[in-house]
Amino acid sequence: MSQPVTGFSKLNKEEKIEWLNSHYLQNSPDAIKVLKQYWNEDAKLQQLHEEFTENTLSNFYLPFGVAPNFLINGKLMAIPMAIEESSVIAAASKAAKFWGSRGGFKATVINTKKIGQVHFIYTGEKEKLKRFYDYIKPVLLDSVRDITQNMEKRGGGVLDIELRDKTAALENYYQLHCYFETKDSMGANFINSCLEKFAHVFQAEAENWKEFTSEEKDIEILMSILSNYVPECVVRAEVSCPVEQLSEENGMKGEEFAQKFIRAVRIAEIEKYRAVTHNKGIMNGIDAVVLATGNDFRAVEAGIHAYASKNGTYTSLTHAAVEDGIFKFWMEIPLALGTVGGLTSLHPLVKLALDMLQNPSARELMEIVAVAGLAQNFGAVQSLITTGIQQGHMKMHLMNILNQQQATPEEKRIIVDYFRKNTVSHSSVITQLEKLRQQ
Ligand SMILES: CC(C)(COP(=O)([O-])OP(=O)([O-])OC[C@H]1O[C@@H](n2cnc3c(N)ncnc32)[C@H](O)[C@@H]1OP(=O)([O-])[O-])[C@@H](O)C(=O)NCCC(=O)NCCSC(=O)C[C@@](C)(O)CC(=O)[O-]
Ligand SMILES: NC(=O)C1=CN([C@@H]2O[C@H](COP(=O)(O)OP(=O)(O)OC[C@H]3O[C@@H](n4cnc5c(N)ncnc54)[C@H](O)[C@@H]3O)[C@@H](O)[C@H]2O)C=CC1
Repeated sequence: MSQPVTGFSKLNKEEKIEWLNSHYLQNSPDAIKVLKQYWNEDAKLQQLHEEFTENTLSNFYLPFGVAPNFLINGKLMAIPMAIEESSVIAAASKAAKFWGSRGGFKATVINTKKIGQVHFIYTGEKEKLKRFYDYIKPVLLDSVRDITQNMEKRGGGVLDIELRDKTAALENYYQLHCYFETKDSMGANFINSCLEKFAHVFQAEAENWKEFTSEEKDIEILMSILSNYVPECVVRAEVSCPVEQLSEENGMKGEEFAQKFIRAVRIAEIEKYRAVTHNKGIMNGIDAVVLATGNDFRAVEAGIHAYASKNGTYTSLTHAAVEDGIFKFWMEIPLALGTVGGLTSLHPLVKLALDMLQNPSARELMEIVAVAGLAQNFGAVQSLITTGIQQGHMKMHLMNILNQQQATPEEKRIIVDYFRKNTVSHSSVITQLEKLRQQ
């Protein structure tokens, strides 16, 4: 490929595939076959998926699974999970079962405030800007009435606007730091529309503000955008039980298990290398539910990891303690989720996932997602401090190895049976398969 391509976006799907194949895939008939074999037979459904994004060539499958037996705030739920990694759904299901017989999970939404900012440059006297802001704030709130009226009927809207002086960090830099309540939507489009209107009105009114010099009137709007850092849109998930109830299924006395578990969490609290992996385990659960329910996992990931370092050092999102003989395990995380808007009513599997969850509000979905994260972390840490992670993970990964080796259904049956009593490793599976094939 020696030249960049122009007008690629204007080609139709077949032409795009042809171009790609001739320039990057050595005109391979197999490549075309692979791409086309993932097209849906239902042309309307195929078109729907193609139009979710741009330059679509095919569909990319992820397994859509379910973790049953989640008792959350007294309600028994089956949680949909879209994830490619083996053992995640098994671990969530196992943790759900474990806590289901110990009172279940409790989850509470603490707050649902979202944030957006207009970033601007003002060169001039701070006091004058402050006086202008006092005048403009009600004008700004009034200027978005046409955008906010329906959200206000739902109990949401713009909550507040603050003028923030950031000049200590960057010369002449200020913000309109705005708070929103977006009810059952994630709110990105609602927030961004309000912010862009604020920016426009702010700039236009500054030009007419008599106190300003001509330089002060010339406010430069840099950008208007929601923040994916939502430390005031937070949910708490927790489990607890008497310490002695931890002994069952763990092959350890409850006291010993609790102590090891709390230490493992403590290490994630104080040690960054461990914290990142610990939190990755939490995100196994969170991302899978966020994806299955059509939410924006990039936004969720970015916000949660920022929250994990809110005190200046990256640390564990979960915490554990024993108080008066009661083992407690909990987590507070920020989550900006929607059960309306985005893909939620468009993607048939997303609709089904939300139906499975009995069509939750965004607040209820926050609780479910947080519980999935907490359960996942419990499952991973429980494995780490008892059998080690590889035993369970490799047990679940066995099928991937067999598929890589193109094992037949009969070979799979025999090998799976063999590894019920033997430890799975990549090489041991290959050896067993070779032995079988030589027989
Ligand atoms: C894998 C298990 C669950 C096996 O655990 P086990 O005790 O061998 O499972 P079991 O066969 O005795 O079954 C017990 C229950 O587990 C579930 N379960 C068991 N097998 C299945 C299956 N095939 N499909 C669906 N569910 C399954 C299911 O709920 C089942 O109950 P049942 O349905 O029979 O009434 C356990 O070893 C475990 O929880 N391991 C942790 C796995 C894990 O965390 N994986 C994530 C990937 S590793 C990673 O990315 C993160 C990490 C670990 O690095 C994070 C960190 O370091 O903190
Ligand atoms: N930085 C980021 O995270 C950005 C994300 N996005 C994308 O924006 C999308 C989410 O934006 P949204 O504004 O949530 O989606 P949206 O604009 O599709 O739908 C939300 C709208 O649904 C309506 N609505 C109906 N019933 C409602 C109810 N009960 N509660 C609240 N609203 C209700 C409201 O008009 C609301 O504005 C996602 O696809 C995300 O990926 C877009 C820009 C930036």
